[in-house]
Amino acid sequence: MKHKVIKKQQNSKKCLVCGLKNDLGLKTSFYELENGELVAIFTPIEEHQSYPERMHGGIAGAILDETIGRAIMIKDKNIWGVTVELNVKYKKPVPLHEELRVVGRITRDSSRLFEGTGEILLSNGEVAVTAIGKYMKMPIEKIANFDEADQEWQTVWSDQDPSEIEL
Ligand SMILES: CCCCCCCCCCCCCCCC(=O)SCCNC(=O)CCNC(=O)[C@H](O)C(C)(C)COP(=O)(O)OP(=O)(O)OC[C@H]1O[C@@H](n2cnc3c(N)ncnc32)[C@H](O)[C@@H]1OP(=O)(O)O
Repeated sequence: MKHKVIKKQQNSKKCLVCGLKNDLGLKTSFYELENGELVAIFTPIEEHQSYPERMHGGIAGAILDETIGRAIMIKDKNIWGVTVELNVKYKKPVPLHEELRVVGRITRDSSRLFEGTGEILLSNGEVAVTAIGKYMKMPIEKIANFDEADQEWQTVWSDQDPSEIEL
């Protein structure tokens, strides 16, 4: 089923997952959908491998962590979370050099914590990796010295941005 993209989220400079100036990073794009889910799109490269041609499980954890952690921003772009728990299940190997979709959503939201689930989808739609994450809400100034301009926290548009995403 196709879902309309309603917003593209910001990228940063050096984050492993979303930093556009991290040469070894995933350079992921994040899209908010009209159904309330968040989709991450990225293509793993050789530097992300574990066994040859297979993406490292830690990278799978990292992309799922950030996709679920960012899904809360659909509701309020000013809610920042730090991960306190992440449970990852590896069901199928994830190949390198193929564009992947990762879906995340919030399943529980309280004043101090939020929880969510997510999946890495293969290009044929099969679910390769799933995760459940729990995050503590914190003011951004308690997490890091955060200067939006210095960290290049901004929406970066591209010709490749989809208007709809098939899930
Ligand atoms: C420009 C730059 C941008 C870049 C980037 C992109 C950003 C956009 C991405 C956003 C999405 C994020 C995606 C990745 C996010 C990370 O990767 S964050 C990095 C990994 N995580 C961390 O570093 C967290 C490390 N842990 C900590 O800092 C501390 O443990 C915490 C979370 C601050 C808690 O510290 P604390 O308050 O001293 O802990 P504590 O007193 O033990 O617990 C406080 C309360 O929380 C409860 N609690 C603690 N842990 C738990 C738990 N696991 N379950 C339930 N309750 C718990 C306790 O029970 C306690 O409750 P009360 O007893 O007060 O009722």
